[in-house]
Amino acid sequence: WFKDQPKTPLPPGPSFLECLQITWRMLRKNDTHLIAEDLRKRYGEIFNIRLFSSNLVFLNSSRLMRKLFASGQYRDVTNDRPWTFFGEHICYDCRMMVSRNYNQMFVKVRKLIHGTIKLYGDGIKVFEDMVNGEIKILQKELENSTLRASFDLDNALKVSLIRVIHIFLTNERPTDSKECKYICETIVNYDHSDNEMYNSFLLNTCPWVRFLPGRGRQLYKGALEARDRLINLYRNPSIAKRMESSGGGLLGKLLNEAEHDKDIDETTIKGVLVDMVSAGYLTTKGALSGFFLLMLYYPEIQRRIQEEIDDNIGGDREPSLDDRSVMHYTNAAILECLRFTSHVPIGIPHVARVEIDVEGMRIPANTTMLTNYWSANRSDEYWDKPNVFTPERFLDGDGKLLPSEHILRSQLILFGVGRRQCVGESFAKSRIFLYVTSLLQKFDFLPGDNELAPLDSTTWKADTVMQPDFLNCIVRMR
Ligand code: HEM
Repeated sequence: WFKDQPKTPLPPGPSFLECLQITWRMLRKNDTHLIAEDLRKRYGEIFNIRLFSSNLVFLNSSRLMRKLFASGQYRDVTNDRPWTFFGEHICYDCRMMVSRNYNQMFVKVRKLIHGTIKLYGDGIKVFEDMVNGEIKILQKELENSTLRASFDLDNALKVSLIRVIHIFLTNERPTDSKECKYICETIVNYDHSDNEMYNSFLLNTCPWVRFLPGRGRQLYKGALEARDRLINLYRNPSIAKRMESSGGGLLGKLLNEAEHDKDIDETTIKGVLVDMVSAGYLTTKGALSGFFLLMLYYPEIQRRIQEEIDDNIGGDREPSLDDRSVMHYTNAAILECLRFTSHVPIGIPHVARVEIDVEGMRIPANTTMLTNYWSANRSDEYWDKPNVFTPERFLDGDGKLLPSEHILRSQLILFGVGRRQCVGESFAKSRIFLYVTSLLQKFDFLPGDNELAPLDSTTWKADTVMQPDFLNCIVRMR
C-alpha cells in the first residue's frame, strides 16, 4: 500500500544491450570521444550509459558543463573526482591533485600550485626570459637544420618543452646533454604510460586484470615503474639538497612550505610533481605539434601570422607576452587550432557527490560525469563548418579577437570550468604564444617531400591527450 514517489527520469541513453556493446568497444579501443559524438547526435546535450547499477553521464555542451560545474546551484556537489584505477594505484591513493576530491586540503594544495604557476605563467619577466632562453636554443637547432630535407620538429618541440617543465619545477637549466637526455627519457616514458592508462576503461572496469598476464598488467606495471623513475629524478638526495638551499621552482616552494605545514608531506610533494609533469608537458606539446602541422597544411595562414608578427614585433625584437594584446589573428589561429584538434577530447571525470536534478533529469549520487569537450568544440550543432580550420571565426568585422564573453568564445571549452578548471591554463597559453610567434618570426615551415600526418584528429591515436603521429618538415630561414 506504500507507493514510491515517481522518480525523475535519468538522462536518455541507449538500451541495455547497446550499452554492453558500447562498453565492449570502449574496452577494446578507448575511443570514448568518437562513441560520445555518435551518441550526442542521437540524444543531444546529455546522455547516460547505464551499466548494471552504475551510470556514466556525458555532458556534451559548454552550457551544461558551466551549469553543473561552475554555477552556485551545483558546484558544491559536482567537483569531486570518481574512483579510478589510476587514482588509487598511480596517484598515491588519490593524493595527486588531479585525483583528489574537492575539500580543504585540495584547496590548500591548489592555491600553492596556482600561486606558483600564475607567477610563472603570466607575465613575470624572469619566466619570460627563461622560456625565451629555451626558445633561443630551439631556434639555433632549427637554424642548423635549414639545409636538411627532413627535420623532426616533433622531437625538437618535445625536448624544448620538457626543458621548460624542468626549469619550472627546479628553477635550474639542465646543462649537460647527458642530464638533459635522461630527464627527457624519464618524462616521455612516464607520460607515455600515463597517457595510455589514465582513462583506461579496461583497468577502471576490471581492476583485477592487473594480476593476469596481458595488456592490463603491462599498462599497470609500466606506469608504476615510470612514475617511480620520475620521482627518483626529482627526489634523489642530491637534487633535494640543491632545491632546499636554492628554494627555487615549484619543488623548492613545496619544500619550503613543508617546513612549517605538516599537511604538505612527502606524498603530497610527490603527487604534485607527478601532477605537473603529467598534466603539464603532453598537453602543451599536443597543442604545439597540432599547430605546426596545421601550418604545414595551410601555408597562407602561416604567412598571415608572419605578416602580423612583422607589423607588430618586427624581425629583431624577441616576442613578449605584452604583444598578445595586438596579435589578433595569431590569437585567433591558436584558439582555432585548440578547437579544431580538441586534443584533450574528454578531460578529467567528475563525480556527483549526491543525487542532483538537472533540467528535469536525475543524476544519481556517485555517477561519473564525463566532459565531452570533443563534441562541445566540434559539433555542427554549435559551430559553423566545424571541420574546416578557420581562424576568422574568432575575429570580429574589424579583424579584432572576439571578447571572451562573446557567445562563440564562451562556447569553446578547452581548460574546463569552475573549481576544477585547469590550474596550468595561463602557463600553457603563454608558452604556446611565445613558441608560435618566436618560431614563425624567424622561420618558414614547409612540407617539402615529407609525408604529413593526417590533419583529421579523429584518426589520431585515441588517448587522454592526442597528438599527430609525426611532424617532419623542412625549415627555411625567413
Ligand atoms: C593546452 C594545454 C592544456 C589543456 C588543453 C589542459 C586542459 C585541462 C583540462 C580539460 C582539465 C580538466 C578540467 C576539469 O576537470 O574540469 C585540466 C586539469 C588540470 N590541468 Fe590542464 N591543460 C593544459 C595544460 C596544463 C599545464 C601546462 C599544466 C601544469 C603546468 C596543467 C595542469 C593541470 C592540473 C594539475 C589539472 C587538474 C586540476 C584539478 O583537478 O583541479 N594543465 N587541464
